[in-house]
Amino acid sequence: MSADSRETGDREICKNAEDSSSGRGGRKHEIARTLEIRSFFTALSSWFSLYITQSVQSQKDQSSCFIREMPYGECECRMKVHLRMRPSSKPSSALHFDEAKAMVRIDVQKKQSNSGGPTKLYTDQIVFSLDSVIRTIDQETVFDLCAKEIVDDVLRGYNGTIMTYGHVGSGKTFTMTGGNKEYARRGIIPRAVHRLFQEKEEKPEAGITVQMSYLEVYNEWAKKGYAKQGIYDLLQRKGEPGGCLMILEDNGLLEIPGLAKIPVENEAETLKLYFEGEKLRSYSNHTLNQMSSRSHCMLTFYIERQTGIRTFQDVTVAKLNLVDLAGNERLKNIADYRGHLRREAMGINKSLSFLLQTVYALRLGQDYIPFRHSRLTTLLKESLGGNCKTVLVVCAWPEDYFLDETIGALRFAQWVKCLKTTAIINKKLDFASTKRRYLREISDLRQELALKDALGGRMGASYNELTEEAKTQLRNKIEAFITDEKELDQIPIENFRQVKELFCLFKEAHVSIHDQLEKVLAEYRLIPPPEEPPPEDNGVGELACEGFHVGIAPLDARPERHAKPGPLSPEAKSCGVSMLTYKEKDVPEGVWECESDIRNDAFLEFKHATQEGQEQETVLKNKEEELRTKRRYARDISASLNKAKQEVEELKKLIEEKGVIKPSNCAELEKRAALMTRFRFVKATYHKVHKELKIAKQNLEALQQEVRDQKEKLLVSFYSWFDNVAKYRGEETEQFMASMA
Ligand SMILES: Nc1ncnc2c1ncn2[C@@H]1O[C@H](COP(=O)(O)OP(=O)(O)OP(=O)(O)O)[C@@H](O)[C@H]1O
Repeated sequence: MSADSRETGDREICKNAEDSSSGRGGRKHEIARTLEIRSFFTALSSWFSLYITQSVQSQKDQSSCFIREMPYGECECRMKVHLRMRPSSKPSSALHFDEAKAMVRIDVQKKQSNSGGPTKLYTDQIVFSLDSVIRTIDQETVFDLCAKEIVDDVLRGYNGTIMTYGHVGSGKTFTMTGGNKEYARRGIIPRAVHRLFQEKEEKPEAGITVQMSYLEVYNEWAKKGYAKQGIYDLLQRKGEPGGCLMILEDNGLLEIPGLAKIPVENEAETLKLYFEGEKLRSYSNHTLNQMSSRSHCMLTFYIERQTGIRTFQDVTVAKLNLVDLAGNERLKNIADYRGHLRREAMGINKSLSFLLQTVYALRLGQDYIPFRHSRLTTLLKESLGGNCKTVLVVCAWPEDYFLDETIGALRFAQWVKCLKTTAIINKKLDFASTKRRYLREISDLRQELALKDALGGRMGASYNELTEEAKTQLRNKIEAFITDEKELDQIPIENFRQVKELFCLFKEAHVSIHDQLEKVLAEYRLIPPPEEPPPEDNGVGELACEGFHVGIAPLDARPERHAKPGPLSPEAKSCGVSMLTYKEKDVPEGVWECESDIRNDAFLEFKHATQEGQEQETVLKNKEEELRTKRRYARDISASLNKAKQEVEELKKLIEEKGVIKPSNCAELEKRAALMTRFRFVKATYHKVHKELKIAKQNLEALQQEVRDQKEKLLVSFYSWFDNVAKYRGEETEQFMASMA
């Protein structure tokens, strides 16, 4: 209810109270008191809502502060791309490096043929912009530039991927794994492992745990029947790699059932496992590389750690993928007569071409990205377009002979550089640790509260749940406060739980009193005046079928003034028949009685002796019987209505006498509730019966009309018959008179 309408309603109540105050002295005062209580509760409830809103807001502010403290930021990251050139004694003169600007310019010789004229050669320049260009063989520099940031991000909880791409023998494995002769030439993987375990050792409180898996994708496009094709687990400690594995995707998350995730405790153990896996990897002897990798390899570390400040620890789970892709090559350069290398190269090129297609589609922002076209792209789905920070290291030969491959690799690098991923810190939902955290927080806050009470001299303050006894005491205080019995003008505040309980009890009292008050006032305003029952309609006239009558006429029935029948036929006149409506002065003296007797006799004869008269008389009698039944029914309803009306009046009086407006205690409230329930029921009955009576009256009126119509019909038929009979009898009389003469 809006404030305006409430105000109007209040004014109406006052007016009604004034109108009805005659005979009920304290009524006006009670209504005024009611309005006072209501405005008090309205103010209280609005203050309560304001208090709740403010406390919820402050809780929200606190929680947002808490969230801001945690480093769970979502960040959009562009993929980073680095170029690593192999050292060479004969580098191409077409390649120009600007390491400071991280740019490469390639001079390309092109032919231009004019129509009919000689072919001209010209130099075109292609410029590639990257994140860094590395020409040193120093592996530490490579790690610092390409991998360190990602490894650190993984330790913060982000997923990270570092992958190498390039031509066969261009130095991908050297970049990832490193040279096997010198410790200083160890690659990104051993250095990343060192960084992970260094952190684990330096921060034991972070409780870092590391697991690893290692897989290769080999020969994925080979025809069925080849001994080895698909995904293999390189950490299965068998002489041969384990069976082929499947990739399952559930809700966007990839799962490789059967892939071993081995927990590792330290650097040495991890590297030992890794190199054992390396031994199982597929290698071939290639003209460009004696130990050419023939498969795409993915080494993954799963790092779980606790982060944040001591009281609010969270667990993050991140993945570090280290991917060494197999090198692409031109088939025409493969001198493999047996076809084994050639087949492997075809498979490698095909899966790399799907990788190119996927990157190209991502770069164009196409709706459909063909991640599922190959196992390699499926595995790299998250790294290329999901929750991951990704770095690509493109390895290239600097010689002239490989210039086309270098340009191809740099083009791929340019596409990848345009890609963006969205990385988030992966928080693990651990209910046990969250519960532990909150319990610790509660105990800290209790201690803090106790300290503050002690410092503020508030000894013995309790913050526990209120006992039933304390609640009852509080309820009594509220009753006393509301009813002013003990002139209690304030309730002393002891603690927050007490305030909360107070509000709840006030609310209960408010709802109960307010509801009942509204109902009584509404009923006071809205009860319609009881309908006057219809008068008992027994009709007039006689039921005996002697004489000229057509049954009982209703009380409101009046002779119709215009009901003047047509002129009598000369035959009827000749035998002295007149019409009922003829004025007496028009009729000669003595004739009326005579005519009336004749007509009454004729009417009885018509009703009993003729078929038409008998039929019409039966219809009329049936309708009259029905009318009597309906009258009896209406009379019964009318009696029920009077009874209900009487009870409504009595209950109203009782409610007013009991003092609805000013409740004194809960027992009174309950009694009044029972009274109100009975009042509502009786009022509903009254309305129902009233409705029924209305319908019954309508039916009665319709039936009365039918009876009137039927009587009219009977009369008209009678007059028509009577005319014929009179004519016949007149002729007979004439004949008789003539014979007598
Ligand atoms: N930047 C470099 N500095 C020194 N030596 C390198 C460098 N890059 C590659 N090499 C050497 O070149 C050889 C081939 O390198 P690597 O095996 O890393 O090539 P690859 O790209 O992995 O080839 P494939 O695709 O056939 O596996 C190795 O013996 C490696 O020591």
